[in-house]
Amino acid sequence: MINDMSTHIEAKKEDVANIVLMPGDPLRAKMIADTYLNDVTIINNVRNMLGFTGYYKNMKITVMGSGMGIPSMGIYSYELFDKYDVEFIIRIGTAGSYTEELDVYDTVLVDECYSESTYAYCQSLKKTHVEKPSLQLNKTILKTAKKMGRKLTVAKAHSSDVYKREEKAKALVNDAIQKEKCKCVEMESYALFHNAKVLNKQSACLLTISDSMVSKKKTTSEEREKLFINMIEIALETALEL
Ligand SMILES: O=P(O)(O)O[C@H]1O[C@H](CO)[C@@H](O)[C@H]1O
Ligand SMILES: O=c1cc[nH]c(=O)[nH]1
Repeated sequence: MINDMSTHIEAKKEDVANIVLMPGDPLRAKMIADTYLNDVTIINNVRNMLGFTGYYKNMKITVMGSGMGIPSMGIYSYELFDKYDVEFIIRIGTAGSYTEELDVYDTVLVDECYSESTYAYCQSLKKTHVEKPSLQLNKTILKTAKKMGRKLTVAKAHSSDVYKREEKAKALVNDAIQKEKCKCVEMESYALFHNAKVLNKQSACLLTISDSMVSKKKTTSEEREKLFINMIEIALETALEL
C-alpha cells in the first residue's frame, strides 16, 4: 500500500505530535522516549530512523532522529513540517567547541548559524549562508531554562557539511571562527532553520558540547549519554510552554 504522507516516514498523521524533539542519533531518540515519555508508540522505523510519540507530563511529544548532516535533517524536517503539520522542531544535538568560552558538558542555545552549504540556495534559491531559529521559540527556551535554574549559553554555530577536513581546507574553519564568529560546530541546524522559515514554522537548536578543539577534551559515549540530560530536560520543559 502506498503511504502518500511521506517518502521517508511511515507514521500516520495523527500519530505525530505538534512538537518534535530531534537528536541526530535515532538511538538517542529511543533513550529519551524510554526515559522520559509515557504511553510510547513507535511511529517510524523506515531506514531505522527511529521515531516515538508519547506523553511528557500529559503533553504529547514526538522524538525522532534526524540522521547526520544537512541533507538528512533537510529531508526529515521538511516532511514533518509539510506532511505532518508539525509546528515546532527543537534539535537536540552535540557540538564541538571552537572557543575556551565553551567547555565540554556546556549547553548551548543557537541564535544563528553559518554554513558553507548550498542547501538554502538549492532548496529555494535563497542566497544566504546564515540562517536563524525562531526568535519566539528561543525566548521560550531561555525563559524555561532560567525557571529551571539551568545554565544555557547563547552562541552562533557553524553548521558544517564536513566532519574531518584535509589540512589545506582548514582555512574554511578559520573563516567560520574569525569572520563569522562561530563558537561551536555541528552539522544540521542550517537545514532545520531554513525549512522552518520557508514553511512558516518554528525551529530551535540546543547543543551539548561533546569535544573541544581548544582544550582537546573529548567525552566518552557513556558520558555523552549523561551529559545530554540538561539539554533534553530543557527541551521537554519548553514543550510544556508551547
Ligand atoms: O549528536 P548529533 O545530533 O548527531 O550532532 C552532531 O554529531 C554528529 C557528528 O558526530 C553530527 O550529526 C553533528 O551535528
Ligand atoms: O559536528 C560536530 C559535532 C561534534 N564535534 C565536532 O567536531 N563536530
